[in-house]
Amino acid sequence: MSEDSWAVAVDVQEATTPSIQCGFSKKVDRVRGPRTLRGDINGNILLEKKENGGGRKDEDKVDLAEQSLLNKLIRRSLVRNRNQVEVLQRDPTSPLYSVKTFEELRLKPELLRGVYNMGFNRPSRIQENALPMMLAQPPQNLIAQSQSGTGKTAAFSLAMLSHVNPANKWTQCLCIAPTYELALQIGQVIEQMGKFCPEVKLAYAIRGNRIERGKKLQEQIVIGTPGTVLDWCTKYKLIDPKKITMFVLDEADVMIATQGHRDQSIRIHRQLTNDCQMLLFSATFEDSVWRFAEQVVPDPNIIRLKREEETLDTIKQFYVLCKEKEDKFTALCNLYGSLTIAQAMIFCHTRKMAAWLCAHLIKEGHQVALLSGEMTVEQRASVIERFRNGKEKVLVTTNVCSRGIDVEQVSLVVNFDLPVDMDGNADNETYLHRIGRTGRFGRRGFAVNMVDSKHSMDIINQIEMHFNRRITKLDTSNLDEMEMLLS
Ligand SMILES: Nc1ncnc2c1ncn2[C@@H]1O[C@H](COP(=O)(O)OP(=O)(O)OP(=O)(O)O)[C@@H](O)[C@H]1O
Repeated sequence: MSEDSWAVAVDVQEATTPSIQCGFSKKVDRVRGPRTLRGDINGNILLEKKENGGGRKDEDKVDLAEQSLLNKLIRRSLVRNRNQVEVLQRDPTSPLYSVKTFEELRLKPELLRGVYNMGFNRPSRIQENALPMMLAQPPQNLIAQSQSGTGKTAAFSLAMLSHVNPANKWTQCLCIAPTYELALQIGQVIEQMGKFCPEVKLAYAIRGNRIERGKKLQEQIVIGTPGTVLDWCTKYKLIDPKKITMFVLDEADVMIATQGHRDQSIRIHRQLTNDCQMLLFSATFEDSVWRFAEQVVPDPNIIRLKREEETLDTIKQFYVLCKEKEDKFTALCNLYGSLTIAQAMIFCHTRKMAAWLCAHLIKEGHQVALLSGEMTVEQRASVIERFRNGKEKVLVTTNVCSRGIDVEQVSLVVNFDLPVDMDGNADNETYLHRIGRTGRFGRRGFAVNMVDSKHSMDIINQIEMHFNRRITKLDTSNLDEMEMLLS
């Protein structure tokens, strides 16, 4: 990309971002950030998810940054993962340290207090290896990949807080995140963890936070979005990049999916000295992320934690033959009436269908929650929270809205519309993702697929073959058979 084109990209992005006033170290709403913001304000390029027929008007789109924010808002604790961490050391002959307790890290007592105060008893799986590496002397560069919710943010927040010298009143740690809201989320972790380190200050380099040109920041940690951070380093000279000794790039996969951010990140990186410690985090690691990571992090140690495989082993799968949507609706009601279901999730292909179904279920007297793409991230988080707390027993959703949601008590998943890719073939990955929500942690679950055409029957056959698991026909008008099959 030429110099001009990235600048244009930044202008476009910033133009779509509303201006927010945010002072230094200003306390923002810890849970949700500013409430008035709409979900699409990040200026991100919306990535279209593969959907049937491609790009129908009321289909939802996946925005990676929104998704990531939603995951953060609804997460209550660490994501379980029993996989082994893979560590690739830059120097394979040097000893590999891992810690089982936070004490072993020899943190400043006030920082250790902050960690315990957050309710962390011991390092998470990725933290066991990442923390000693990030805190090692001489400093080491690190690329770390693990799925969302495994403790990356907490790890680098701790590293930054431990790294700074509070007596030095200039910026020493710089952290960039893909969007304003994600930057605030990280800032909140740092503020909470650094609660007992009052002399360590944090500033947000986000749009709308206007500082006098040429004034040097005294905050030791700056966290922000690439465009504003770049401006603060180069145009306004609020930060001396030569004095930055730790650079953190979070959510690299989301970053490179956002127009302009990749180039801005590289430009920030170029301003830093060779001695600056570089840390890069990502939830996924496709080739493009890897190429980017290599550009930003020279001579890295690499830590990877594979995602725990989803399985269909504990899930009984069925299909129901129907004619049209009214017929599917009747089948659904019969099914629901004859099962003792803790909670159910129902997937529709379009927003319109989800809204239709939701309205009909409510008419039938069901307590239903609807998750749909036109909602703000905050609204979605609150719907999921209510569902989790059992306020509604049924959640109707389009596929993209529900990625990453874990509700342990879901025992029934219904594909009101089957998952298909752009060519109209079975989308096996999405199927697994949807169905994998039930039958978790050894519990039993049911998945029911509505089949309303020869084409959807073909899809069921494709799914059966792909996973090599039987999908049994279910007659929802035959209560005895249903009871037997579903027992
Ligand atoms: N060692 C720990 N012990 C207990 N809880 C932890 C620990 N580390 C992090 N957590 C909590 O686990 C959740 C996920 O952590 P964190 O946000 O750091 O993960 P992440 O990998 O950065 O995910 P994301 O990128 O989606 O934020 C948070 O609620 C956090 O407070």
